[in-house]
Amino acid sequence: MTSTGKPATGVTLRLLDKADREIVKLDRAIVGAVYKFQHEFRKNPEAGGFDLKPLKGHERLWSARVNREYRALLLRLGGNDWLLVSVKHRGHVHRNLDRLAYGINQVTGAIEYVDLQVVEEDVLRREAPARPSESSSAPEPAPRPAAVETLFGQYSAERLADLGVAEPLIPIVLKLTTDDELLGLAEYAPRHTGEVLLRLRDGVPYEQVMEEVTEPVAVEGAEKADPEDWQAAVDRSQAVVITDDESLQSILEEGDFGRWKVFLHPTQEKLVHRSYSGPARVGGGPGTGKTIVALHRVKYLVDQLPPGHSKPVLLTTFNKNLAADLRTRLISLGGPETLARVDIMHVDQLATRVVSESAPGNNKRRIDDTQALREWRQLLVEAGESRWDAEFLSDEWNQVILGQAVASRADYFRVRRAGRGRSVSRADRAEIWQLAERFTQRLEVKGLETHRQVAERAAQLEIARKAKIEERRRQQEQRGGLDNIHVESGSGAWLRYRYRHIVVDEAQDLGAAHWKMLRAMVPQDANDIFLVGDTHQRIYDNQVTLGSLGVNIRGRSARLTLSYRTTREILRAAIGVLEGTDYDDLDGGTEDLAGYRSVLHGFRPSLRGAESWDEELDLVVEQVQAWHDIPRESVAICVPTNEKVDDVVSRLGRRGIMSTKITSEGPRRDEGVHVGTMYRFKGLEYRRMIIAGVSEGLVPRSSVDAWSQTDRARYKRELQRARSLLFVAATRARDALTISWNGEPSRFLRPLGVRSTLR
Ligand SMILES: Nc1ncnc2c1ncn2[C@@H]1O[C@H](COP(=O)(O)OP(=O)(O)OP(=O)(O)O)[C@@H](O)[C@H]1O
Repeated sequence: MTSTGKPATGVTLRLLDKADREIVKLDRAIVGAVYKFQHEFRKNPEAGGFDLKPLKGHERLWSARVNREYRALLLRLGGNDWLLVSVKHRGHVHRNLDRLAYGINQVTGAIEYVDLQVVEEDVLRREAPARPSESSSAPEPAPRPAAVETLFGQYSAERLADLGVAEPLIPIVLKLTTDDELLGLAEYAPRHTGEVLLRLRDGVPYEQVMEEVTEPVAVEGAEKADPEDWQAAVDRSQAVVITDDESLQSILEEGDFGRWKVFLHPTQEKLVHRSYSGPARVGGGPGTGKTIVALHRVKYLVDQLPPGHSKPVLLTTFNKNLAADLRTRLISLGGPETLARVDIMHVDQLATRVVSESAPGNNKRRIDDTQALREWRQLLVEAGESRWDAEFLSDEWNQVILGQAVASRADYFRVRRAGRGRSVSRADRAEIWQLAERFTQRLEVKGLETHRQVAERAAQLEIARKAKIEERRRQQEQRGGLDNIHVESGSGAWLRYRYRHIVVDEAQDLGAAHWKMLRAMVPQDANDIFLVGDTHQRIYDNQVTLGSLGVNIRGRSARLTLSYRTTREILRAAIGVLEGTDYDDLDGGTEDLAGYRSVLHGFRPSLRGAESWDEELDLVVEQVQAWHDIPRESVAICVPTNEKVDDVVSRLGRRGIMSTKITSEGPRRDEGVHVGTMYRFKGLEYRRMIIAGVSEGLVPRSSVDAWSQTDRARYKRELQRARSLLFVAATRARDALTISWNGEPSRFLRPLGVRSTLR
């Protein structure tokens, strides 16, 4: 991420991606000296103490004194614009000057720096690993070529360079023979080189790597990057301007956890800073940084605003928990100045606010879909009604009656029920409508209201408000334009759009009413709505076609494909869970996870079956105990039901392991292993995860199969939702994943090689 803003001294000091990783490995005292160095250097690089001079044979690479022993290596981009690429012991700086390579990558146009000596010494001398054991938790054994065969021997240097592999590294790349060497190289190599090589090594064809990895970050147009234009190149590089004493410190001290704030991937960067002529959507698999992009987008939009005290930007998401997390991360990214211009609220909270504004004093209790279903069941029992089942009616009420704002019996006779699976006759409609009326009366009498009802009412209120604003605007235009100020007739209250920009996270789970409400809250204009989400992670029954709701994303849709969270091994298992199902793109089309990948490497997920739940609980405890090397809070256990959450908590307690339940408000306490049902894991991440209870009957729930007889469309949707739940859970893990079951394993585990216990 770059900025061209120059400080008062006219000196710009930037830090190149990966230099930070090298610096943090140094002794604490030296890191302290680097902090002092950057402070003084930004004031005056010419100060005598730095002994600033170009290195012999390099006109652009300079060395400056950090302390008696250490030297900073800096690329001079032009004038007083400096890029810190390395900090080295003085004894090593001059030893292999010809092995310090830097330049502008001809394909990506980004600045790259590599110390070939270090790479060669560290990478090519790595011992080949011992043959991995057969245990299921051993590192993934990649199919290995015969000992003397090189990994990339089939590609010419030129073909590798065309993919954007750093040219000075190509001779080393061509010598690699083991995966261990490759992983070592990826650690030192410029980011893009690592991505390309790992993808090729995955067996992905050359042309596909070109299309999925290189083309999205290649310099635009047919032109190659100008090898002498370093100022243009730094804007395409992963480099950050060190603005004050704290900025470098926070990058170094937060380590990997803070990198998202400073080093965006070029594909992420483009999406953040683009101007869109209307609503835009960013998709992509779990962990590809969609939330990160949404947060940077919010900051970018705020930075473009004229000064003021209002909050013209709305950042919204699906639930309270996630909204709280977005708030914390936005403060961390943009500080209080950014936060001051942004409303952060989850969609139901927003809807509630709209409805309460119009009817203050409404103190009905809000219930969710599960509680509403319970009310339906009771209604049917009390009415002695057996022709219709509660699930069907609840669905019909949510998706058709509320979803399409059907206001009268006559409307219900006319409404289209496309995609609803089971067809209903005119006589059926009459019966359903009558039951729906009884249901709404029941809620009314009990002082209850579903979130969906509130959302629908909020949508109608906002649509009416928008109509008024537009009407007023038309009147003013006819009168010759009155400064674009809108005054509500008679009241004197300002009437204007609530927001200028809306950014939505977890977009796949918002319902039609939410979208209608949001659409009416911003004027139709450039950069009005920016939404991020992944339909593979949809866990609520809210499939929408955005275009039909006035949110037209056609031509403004992009996808991220590189996972920053999960290892390649976990990712492969998680994708297996989704095998054979189709997913939509939120707009009536389809979407897949093509190109979804990771450069992180770790253990293969462990898959373990038990005879009984009791025995499985012992496996869970055993696994948690084995993970004693990391804080308990970095471990989470996910199970299919609330009863199982209680079982796990109590078993862990009996074995002296502290745990905490994840509620709808987030984890109850700070300490202990986090335990929750699958729904609670949306948007979260942990270093290690256990998913337990992945048995037939629970994943998917046995009730899902009942739909296969009565409503095929619903059956398909429910099955997909259950798969997505498991997919979401599996992709929360950063470096280790254990999946267990008892009795018959879930059918979703079959693509992972888990066999049925039934004959
Ligand atoms: N450019 C980046 N540099 C470093 N880390 C990153 C970057 N982008 C994302 N990450 C990290 O990757 C992880 C996943 O990011 P994020 O939560 O934004 O992904 P997501 O696509 O929203 O995931 P999900 O769909 O699973 O909710 C986070 O830990 C985040 O900090």
